[in-house]
Amino acid sequence: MKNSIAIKAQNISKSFHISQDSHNTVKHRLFNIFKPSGKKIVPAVKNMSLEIMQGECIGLLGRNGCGKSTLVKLLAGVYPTDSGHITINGSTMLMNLGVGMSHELTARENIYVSGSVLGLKIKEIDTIFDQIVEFAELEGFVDTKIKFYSSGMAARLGFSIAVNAGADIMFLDEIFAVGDAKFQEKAIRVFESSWINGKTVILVSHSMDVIQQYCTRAAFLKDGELKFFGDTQEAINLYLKDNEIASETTAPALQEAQAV
Ligand SMILES: Nc1ncnc2c1ncn2[C@@H]1O[C@H](COP(=O)(O)OP(=O)(O)OP(=O)(O)O)[C@@H](O)[C@H]1O
Repeated sequence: MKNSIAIKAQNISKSFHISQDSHNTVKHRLFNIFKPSGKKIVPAVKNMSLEIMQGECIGLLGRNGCGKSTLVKLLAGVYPTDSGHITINGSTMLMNLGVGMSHELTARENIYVSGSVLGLKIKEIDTIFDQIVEFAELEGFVDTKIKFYSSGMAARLGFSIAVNAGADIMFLDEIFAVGDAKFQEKAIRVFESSWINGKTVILVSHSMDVIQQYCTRAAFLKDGELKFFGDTQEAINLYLKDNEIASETTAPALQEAQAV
């Protein structure tokens, strides 16, 4: 099991086609009725290749909009790729806001659906059901639809299902940013427990402390490209440098705006 490949992505790409509606007044719309609104193509992930071994904890770093969440969704099978190929060895679970759970279902129903997707039998889900609810601290909301949960509550439920139902490969997209302080502590304790041993984790986080502490390797993304994949500290340095460059270029504009 050790040292075998958990995820292999070969030359994967993903673009989004978004319409740009510049006709935002009634008058403008009327005068441009036969002129279609423009289309824009956003290349979110450009020709990326990477290999992740079983048992690794991989950090994904990069500024807002660089393609981290899109990459995670491609690897987790939420989005199809436009081109390239992905091989996954093991059950997967993506935990972020809004994905992985149906908002029209209750927590109880979601636990059974997610457990079944992860390959558990109903009896096996029965035995971990209370554990999931207790870990997520959602005892009073078991039969409430997820759409009535706060984002933090939904994140807690997703993380608890992932932890207790035990997917082999877990994609954790900004989980430390959504829960409250108590839940974040709990999530950190999971990372420090033996539970994590043998699991493959792909962690998206803007917290360099978390990445530094728990990731065996890290990837640095910029403008949809995988710029670096390897030593965690090296990836952090590249990310911090990229942020510095960005603030240097925005600082004069800010000063100008403040002066007005
Ligand atoms: N569903 C979508 N439809 C259209 N464009 C999208 C969609 N999802 C992402 N994008 C675009 O793709 C690019 C990459 O977005 P993505 O969410 O992957 O970035 P990110 O690195 O995760 O950002 P953040 O750190 O803000 O979460 C952005 O330009 C974004 O606007």
